[in-house]
Amino acid sequence: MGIAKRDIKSIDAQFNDIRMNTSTYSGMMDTAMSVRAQQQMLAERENSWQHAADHLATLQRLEAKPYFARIDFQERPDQKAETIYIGLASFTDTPDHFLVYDWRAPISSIYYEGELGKVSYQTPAGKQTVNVTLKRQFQIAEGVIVTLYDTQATVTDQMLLAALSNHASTKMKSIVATIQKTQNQIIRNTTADLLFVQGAAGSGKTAAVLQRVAWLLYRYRGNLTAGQVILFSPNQLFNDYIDQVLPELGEHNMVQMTYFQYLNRRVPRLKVADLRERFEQVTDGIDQKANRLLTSLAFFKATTRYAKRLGTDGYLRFKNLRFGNQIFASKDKLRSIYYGFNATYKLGNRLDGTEERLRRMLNSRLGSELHAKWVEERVQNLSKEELDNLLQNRPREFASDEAEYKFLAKQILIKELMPVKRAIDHHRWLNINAQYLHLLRVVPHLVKLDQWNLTAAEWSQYAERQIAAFKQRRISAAGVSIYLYLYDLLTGKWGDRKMRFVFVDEVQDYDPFQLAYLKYCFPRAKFTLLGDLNQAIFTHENSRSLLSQLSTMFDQDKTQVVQLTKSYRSTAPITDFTKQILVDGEKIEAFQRQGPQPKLVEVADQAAGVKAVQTALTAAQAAQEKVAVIGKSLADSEEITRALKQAGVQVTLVRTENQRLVDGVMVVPSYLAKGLEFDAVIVWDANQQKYAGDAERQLLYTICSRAMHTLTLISVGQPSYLLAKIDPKLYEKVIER
Ligand SMILES: Nc1ncnc2c1ncn2[C@@H]1O[C@H](COP(=O)(O)OP(=O)(O)OP(=O)(O)O)[C@@H](O)[C@H]1O
Repeated sequence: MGIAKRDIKSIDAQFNDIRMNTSTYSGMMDTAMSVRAQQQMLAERENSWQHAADHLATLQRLEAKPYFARIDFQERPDQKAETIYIGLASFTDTPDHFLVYDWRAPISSIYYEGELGKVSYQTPAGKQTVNVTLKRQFQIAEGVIVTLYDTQATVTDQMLLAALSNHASTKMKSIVATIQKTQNQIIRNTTADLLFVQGAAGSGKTAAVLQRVAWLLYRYRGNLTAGQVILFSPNQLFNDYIDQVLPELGEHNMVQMTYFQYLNRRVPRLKVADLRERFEQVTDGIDQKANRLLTSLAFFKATTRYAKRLGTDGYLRFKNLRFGNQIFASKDKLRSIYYGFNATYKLGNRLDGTEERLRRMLNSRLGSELHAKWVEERVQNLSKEELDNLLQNRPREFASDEAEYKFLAKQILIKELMPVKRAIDHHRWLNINAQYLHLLRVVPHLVKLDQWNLTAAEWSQYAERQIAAFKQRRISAAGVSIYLYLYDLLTGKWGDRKMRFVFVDEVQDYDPFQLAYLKYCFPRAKFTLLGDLNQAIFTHENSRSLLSQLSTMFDQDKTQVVQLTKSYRSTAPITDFTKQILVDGEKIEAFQRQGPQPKLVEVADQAAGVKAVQTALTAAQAAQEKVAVIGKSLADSEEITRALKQAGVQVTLVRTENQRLVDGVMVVPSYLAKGLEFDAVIVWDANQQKYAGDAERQLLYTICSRAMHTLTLISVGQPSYLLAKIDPKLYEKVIER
């Protein structure tokens, strides 16, 4: 590393010594060549320095914790048992002599795949079966073995128990030493184009998928970079929570953003409904029905058909292409060019053909304007500085005055016409805004409204409202996906072909249109979708049909569904309690880790409620637990924050997803708590008014399932009826009246 660093310094120094010779063409050429050579050398050295730095960091990690498992196994009964050690990365003393195997190496799979006895694993050469005679787990800290466990089939995984008993932190950790068998199947899957992981809250979906990214980067090293993997997460807060896992595993982070960040950056001039608006929006019956239509796969297909037909039906909307104050090509002119091509032309050909024509028009304009009066005036009035600028490093001798004039006039015109060229290149002559509004208006001709329980009058009422909002630059969450899909279809954007793996966490909060659009945006990628249909907090009833709709988008043979039913996050008493909030939560299995029963505190009024929160907070803090008070809406969260602050309790309200997770007590609205976990959760407040109906069931489940060790629900007045059905033996009820 030292050498690489020294090299970089000396190249930098040489760089400063390069003499700039720009007085002649050949001098310029030489200078450019030597700059280029130095740049290349520098890039190479930086690369090798980066490589060495990564390697050193890995070795330092290995020094503190060289391995976490030992496996003894026989390949054949008559053979002596072999011993291997497994760690975060491989370590060899001589080439091919492995003292420690990387956890991602094929052989390491036997550690995750089974107990003692016959275990099979995949190698590049096919399936291999071995007889495992010893499986030993180690906890090592700073190079010293703290504990070790030998696995016996009937005993619970002690190391997992130890890992899960730890306190929560503001950053998620890797689970490399304790990956479970079904999680391992997700991590090492190479065959599915669509891998759908349906898992209970806390079953390790996120944990497994981050390990999967690290595994893929290892498996396809040399061919896959972290920039070719993208993870869509539920909110920005969650991004912050998981951003240490891959670096801890010695890998660079993948591209990470929320679906709406991905869209928003493409429509900077529109205001898209944000997370809170989407969560708290009160919608009437028409809105709900229209939304169901607009977010469906059927509507995705209808949009595709609509765009396709625009190639011939004459309904494409254009914008005048301007050159300063004048019109360079009018809407009518554009229309006649676009629709002037042969009827067999597809959208893409029309687009290319039109652009080609516009570029030719631009070139002839360049010629025809050469002697325009305004150009002549500009040339005559050029200041010395402007002249230098235009001539740059060009030799100043011209064959004639006319040649000099032509050169200067052309330079001026190229500069002036640049905005027109850019407008052509960026398809600004297409009026996508008007087209989107047109699409909304013609929906009754595209789909059968009665199948969506809508009348023509209802639709037009809905569409007019959306159009009015759009004119004030506001667009709904459903609208922005449609808008961008339409944009892509019309401008011939075919998605990002470099992206190889797409991960979508909390997929139950996506609608079929969004997923179909993602698939369109990443046409070559393999998809891993993770979700819990029981935690659908945005899409509610739609989420149930998501899986069946998804299956139509991908090749059946290349679709795999993996179920994770065991919940690791919470203690057994908490999991047993929370799963009864659900209608069909029986399938969820608790991991046998003990802890106190959840507590439901019913109080008479607000003041008593705040006191009850304080009591729960004091208990949690005494146990040094990381605690969060979770409110249903932002207003609820603000209310309890204010009350606690007045009572002298220090708390941080997490108001938007752009904040950071902090130490100390946090108050979090439910929709921002997605995917996160805390030692102790206090639910504020779980009364009947706030969680009144079945629509809130999944939300209440999501909130309660954030708790790892203790869960307290405070109810001001009558508790939610969603809690009434829960077996009273599973929790402690306190009534303070
Ligand atoms: N194999 C494992 N070893 C150690 N810890 C694990 C394992 N699997 C899961 N966990 C822990 O369980 C907790 C929950 O995991 P994770 O957040 O990945 O679950 P999830 O399925 O994404 O949950 P949710 O859907 O509720 O957000 C985390 O603290 C994670 O570290």
